[in-house]
Amino acid sequence: MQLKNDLFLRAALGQDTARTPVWLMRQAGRVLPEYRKVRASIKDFKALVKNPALATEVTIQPVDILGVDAAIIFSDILVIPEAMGLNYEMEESKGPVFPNKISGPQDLKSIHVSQPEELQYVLDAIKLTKQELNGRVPLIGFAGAPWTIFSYMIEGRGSKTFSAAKKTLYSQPEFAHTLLDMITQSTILYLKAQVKAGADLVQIFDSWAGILSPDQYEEFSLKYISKICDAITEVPVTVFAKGAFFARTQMNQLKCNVVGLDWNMGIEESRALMPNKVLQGNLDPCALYGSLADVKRETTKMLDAFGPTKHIANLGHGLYPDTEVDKVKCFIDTVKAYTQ
Ligand SMILES: Cc1c2[nH]c(c1CCC(=O)O)Cc1[nH]c(c(CCC(=O)O)c1C)Cc1[nH]c(c(CCC(=O)O)c1C)Cc1[nH]c(c(C)c1CCC(=O)O)C2
Repeated sequence: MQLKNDLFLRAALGQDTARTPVWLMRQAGRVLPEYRKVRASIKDFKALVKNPALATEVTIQPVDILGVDAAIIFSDILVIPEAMGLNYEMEESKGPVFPNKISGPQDLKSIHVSQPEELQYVLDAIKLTKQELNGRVPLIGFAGAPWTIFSYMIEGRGSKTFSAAKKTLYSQPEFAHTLLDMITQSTILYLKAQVKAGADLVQIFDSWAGILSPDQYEEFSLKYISKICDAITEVPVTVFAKGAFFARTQMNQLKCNVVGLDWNMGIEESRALMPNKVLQGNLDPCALYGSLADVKRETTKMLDAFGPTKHIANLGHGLYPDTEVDKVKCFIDTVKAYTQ
């Protein structure tokens, strides 16, 4: 299928584009009233994720309503632990909760390296979305980085410090590596299946990168991200490691095309540290709480700093749920209207 708008893919490959492409992390399902309507029509978040027709509908909403240059498949990073045998529930105001968690080697017998068929519903949603998009924009597949998934499996829920996950790295490093390796194998199979189903690029989210020391990050996270990047040779790969400013030199060596920046990472400094990479980001999502004039000014400042090539405009982390839709549109329209 020939893409009608290939700006995002061309930019990811480092090719020149008529303008900078734009999409937003967490664009599907956070701010649109149209999403809430679909969400209210079904039992809960997981039922929506597991319903390919509805997942397709909410994946395409931001393309129709916001005019972004890429779609990201509606799912969650936590489908991997679930497929491995560790069920989660999405609690209405608390976020994800795992009724059972993993604490040590004795718990490994209750989980397994997951096979892509265990996530058939995601693959079906990707296939259907590709059909419905009909080449309008590329589709992004995704997975969590092994370290971030490990953190949820050990903690059993979100945490401010993830100290139980970090404790495991100090107290049971061998067990940590065994679990990280199982997650990595599951993730490689899963991402390869997403590509086969139609994903045009895959992004790895390391949301909890920033809580590790540089040495630990290298040993317990980057090593596994690197294995994933080496394995995915079919499509471009984006690595977004929130808070990993200290690892930018090493990230320049990964076999990925794009590195996502958060808003703490200076743009000029990141260019100098990662000359091999296309950069994605990095407006502070809170900038969208300003006035329309503020959003326009901050977005323009960001575009000036990145320059016209090797950049995919995005936020520095996911869109916050209470952001006003017209501010989101203003961000997107400012990128589209921009000329250097
Ligand atoms: C850490 C993480 C999770 N999930 C994800 C991450 C990594 C990105 C990041 O750091 O923000 C990734 C994710 N989650 C979701 C997507 C869909 C695609 C997109 O729009 O980007 C993506 C890419 C849907 C979702 N995932 C979730 C929702 C909200 C659930 C609802 O509609 O009730 C959506 C639309 C729930 C979720 N899922 C997770 C949490 C902590 C929560 C609860 C709080 C929250 O909303 O973020 C785990």
